[in-house]
Amino acid sequence: MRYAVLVTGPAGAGKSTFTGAFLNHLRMAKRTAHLVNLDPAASPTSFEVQPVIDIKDLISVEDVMSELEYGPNGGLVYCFEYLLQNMDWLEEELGGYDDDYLVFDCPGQIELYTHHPFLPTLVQHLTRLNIRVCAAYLIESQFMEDRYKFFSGVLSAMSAMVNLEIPWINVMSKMDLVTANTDSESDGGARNGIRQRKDVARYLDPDPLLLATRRGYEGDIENPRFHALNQAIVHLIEDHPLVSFLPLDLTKPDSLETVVSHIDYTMQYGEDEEPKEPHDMDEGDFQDAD
Ligand SMILES: Nc1nc2c(ncn2[C@@H]2O[C@H](COP(=O)(O)OP(=O)(O)OP(=O)(O)O)[C@@H](O)[C@H]2O)c(=O)[nH]1
Repeated sequence: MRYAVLVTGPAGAGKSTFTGAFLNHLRMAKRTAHLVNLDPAASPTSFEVQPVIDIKDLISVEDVMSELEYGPNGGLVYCFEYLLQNMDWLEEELGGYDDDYLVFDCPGQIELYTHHPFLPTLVQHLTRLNIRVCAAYLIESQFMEDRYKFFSGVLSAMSAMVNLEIPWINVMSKMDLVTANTDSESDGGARNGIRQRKDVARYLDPDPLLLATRRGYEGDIENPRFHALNQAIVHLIEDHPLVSFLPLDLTKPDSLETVVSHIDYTMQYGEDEEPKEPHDMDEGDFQDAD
């Protein structure tokens, strides 16, 4: 069985940083894990671990922009459409990785997750190749700075989950930026700075009441029309409690370990593995057992 984790989420959410830490963690646990870069605009220096498969070997945004005179977003969509027309390239590249754990670093354009057919088509191809797929969707802790921004993140996560329909976890990244501020803030409104730690639980398991209050930005009474819209969103989140977040603080090894365990569980990693015969084990396995 091969496994693929799609690391997804909006621009700057920390996908590449998490991917690098994740791969290092898997390799330290002696798992055969590789990076697949799906971002045709990624800079080679952005990878902590070099990709074994790189969409840029097929097509890059720079080439599309210079040759077809597209802008960056149009260029990116063109690259994905080109990849969809050349899936045999990806299948051939994936062919050499049996029994392996593949981590796909995806680009940050939100339309890819909400309505573009690229990722659902990719998932269909991977599944047909007998690769078990799951997704980790990252949003960064700055989304907790104000409730409107936060609920836009919740809705984008929900929309991406519905669009992809695969095993899924949501991750609140960059938790090292959340301060231990003790200043009281009970209204859930906007403030400068990052959400204080004592409020975090209401965001990790989104509390729709954060949005239901009549207070808007900076304590203003919000427009009644927006209040009605907010109420509708509250009901949607209450009726479909699909989204909760695992906190990820890369400065704490236990935090990464917890996220990796959830990914393994979500993907049912190792369920089909046969017990290793002694002659299949290498010297390192015996050293670990000591
Ligand atoms: N403090 C903190 N900064 C982080 C963390 N993860 C990423 N960053 C920073 O956030 C910025 C974006 O990180 P990336 O990993 O490139 O994010 P990305 O989601 O891959 O970005 P795109 O590929 O552009 O969508 C960089 O400046 C990182 O150094 C984190 O856990 N904590």
